[in-house]
Amino acid sequence: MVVPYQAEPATDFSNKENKKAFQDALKQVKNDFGVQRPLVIGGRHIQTDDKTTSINPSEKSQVIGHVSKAKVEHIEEAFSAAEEAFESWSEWSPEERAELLIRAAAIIRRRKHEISALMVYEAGKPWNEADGDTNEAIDFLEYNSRSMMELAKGKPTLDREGEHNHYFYQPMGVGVTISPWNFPFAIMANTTLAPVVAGNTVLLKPSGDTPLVAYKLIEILEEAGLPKGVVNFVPGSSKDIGDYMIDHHKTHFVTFTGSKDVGKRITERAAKFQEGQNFIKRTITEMGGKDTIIVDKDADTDLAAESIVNSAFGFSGQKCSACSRAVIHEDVYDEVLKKSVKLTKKLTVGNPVDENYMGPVISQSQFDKISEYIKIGKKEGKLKAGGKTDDSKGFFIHPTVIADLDPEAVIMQEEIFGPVVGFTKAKDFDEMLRIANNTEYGLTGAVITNTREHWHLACRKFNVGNLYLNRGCTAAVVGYHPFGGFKMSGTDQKTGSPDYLLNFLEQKVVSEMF
Ligand SMILES: NC(=O)c1ccc[n+]([C@@H]2O[C@H](COP(=O)([O-])OP(=O)(O)OC[C@H]3O[C@@H](n4cnc5c(N)ncnc54)[C@H](O)[C@@H]3O)[C@@H](O)[C@H]2O)c1
Ligand SMILES: N[C@@H](CCC=O)C(=O)O
Repeated sequence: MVVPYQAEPATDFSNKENKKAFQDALKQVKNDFGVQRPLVIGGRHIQTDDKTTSINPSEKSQVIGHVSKAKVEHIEEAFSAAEEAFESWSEWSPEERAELLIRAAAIIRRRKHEISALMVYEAGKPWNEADGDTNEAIDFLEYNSRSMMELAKGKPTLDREGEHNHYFYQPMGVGVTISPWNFPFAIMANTTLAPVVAGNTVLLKPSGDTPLVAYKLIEILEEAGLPKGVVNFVPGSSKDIGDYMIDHHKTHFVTFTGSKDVGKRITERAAKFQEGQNFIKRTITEMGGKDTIIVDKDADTDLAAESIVNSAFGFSGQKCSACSRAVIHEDVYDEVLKKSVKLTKKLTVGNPVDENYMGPVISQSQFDKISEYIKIGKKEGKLKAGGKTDDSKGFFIHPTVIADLDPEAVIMQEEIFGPVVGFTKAKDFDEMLRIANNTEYGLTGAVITNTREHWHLACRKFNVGNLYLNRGCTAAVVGYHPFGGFKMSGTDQKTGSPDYLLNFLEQKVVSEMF
């Protein structure tokens, strides 16, 4: 028996003891700077000459550590190790596998500040965002473990006179996990360990921007006693090993979270049959967003401004769920814009070690890309806040509000993945919904309204995977708000849902005649 699932509570940093514990962790983690992390294949730690150097995006001259890069021959070895490990791991009972994950969750809980502190340095996450990321990883492990225990019972089927039927689930084989840098611990851990608790084995290729945070999971799995070869850690250049991993005839499934372009490429490549492949690969692709908050004419305008600002600028807008479009009824447009700009101007930007609201963006390439979008935005609309960028020390971009945009403007259509939000005006609720739906994405959205009929209409017509009423459009909680999007936001497999593990299981029927 395990206790019922409950989401891990956020750390209260206004509590002096918690604050001191986190400051200590920030100091402690620094002692490891310069560390050299290996590949881990079949339990063997392998150092390669070619390494990724991971830097602090707040202080780009500061090296956090180096991580070995896998080449094709390592991937080949990892497939063999994973295939061999599958033989025994798939024979562990679902309960035994689930218990191991619950143990891993307990270790993460004990080492929580250490993991979050590393995220502050390697991903530029502010304290609360890093803490949320680590907590979400715990939630995924706890939730998926219970989900596996439930699925282990199979599902009922009908029996007939003289016939007894069973319907149950079994693992699929070896799969590939490719994860993003923006939730470097939670998404990476979930997309690696959900297949694993289901009895599969995995090759994990984490983002090259945050490989050290990903390595923490490997340490934890070793401490928890996960058998060798069940998770193989193979960071490396996507150019060198990306296609190879996807194309490989031993890859049964790919779980990818990242940009639309890479997700499309993976979907296309995985669909092509390879010699020696006698099954159809499954692809789970969770991709980008261009998420909208609609503000109705009778809305609470303070709530609207808070929801827009928090959803747009939390973790510098580097969330697939971030609000990058505010569509406001013309009667309250000026008021909501004014309040949003006022709140935006109060946000602090700087090194997240010093408890700023916003840290840097992740990399030089993201800094350059977002800066270009700000230039476009200034031409397409009116700059009302922010617009300032500075990459002299780290990759800092101030929270930016661009108003009076055409719904078809570039700023209103393309995923920016940075601290930029566009405002546009509409004359009624139908027009607001039309604008909200006029992007190629369909991930999250929110409606701020006091008109119940409008909420009902939005529930039917606002075409997103996660829709929220009278709150922001970020911060889904595992088990409470299963997460995933429509259209070009992905395959909508809903992480943190009772259905998620089915992506990594085959359904089998056994029918016995008496
Ligand atoms: N829908 C979701 O749940 C969700 C969650 C988080 C992030 N995202 C999206 O992720 C994106 C940001 O993350 P990113 O910048 O890391 O995305 P990205 O697509 O650049 O990279 C994602 C991962 O794919 C790898 N990769 C890149 N090219 C590859 C290739 N050809 N073959 C195999 N692997 C390859 C990268 O190394 C990384 O590990 C945004 O678009 C964001 O919206 C979506
Ligand atoms: N699940 C997160 C977003 C993950 C993508 O970046 C949220 O709901 O804000």
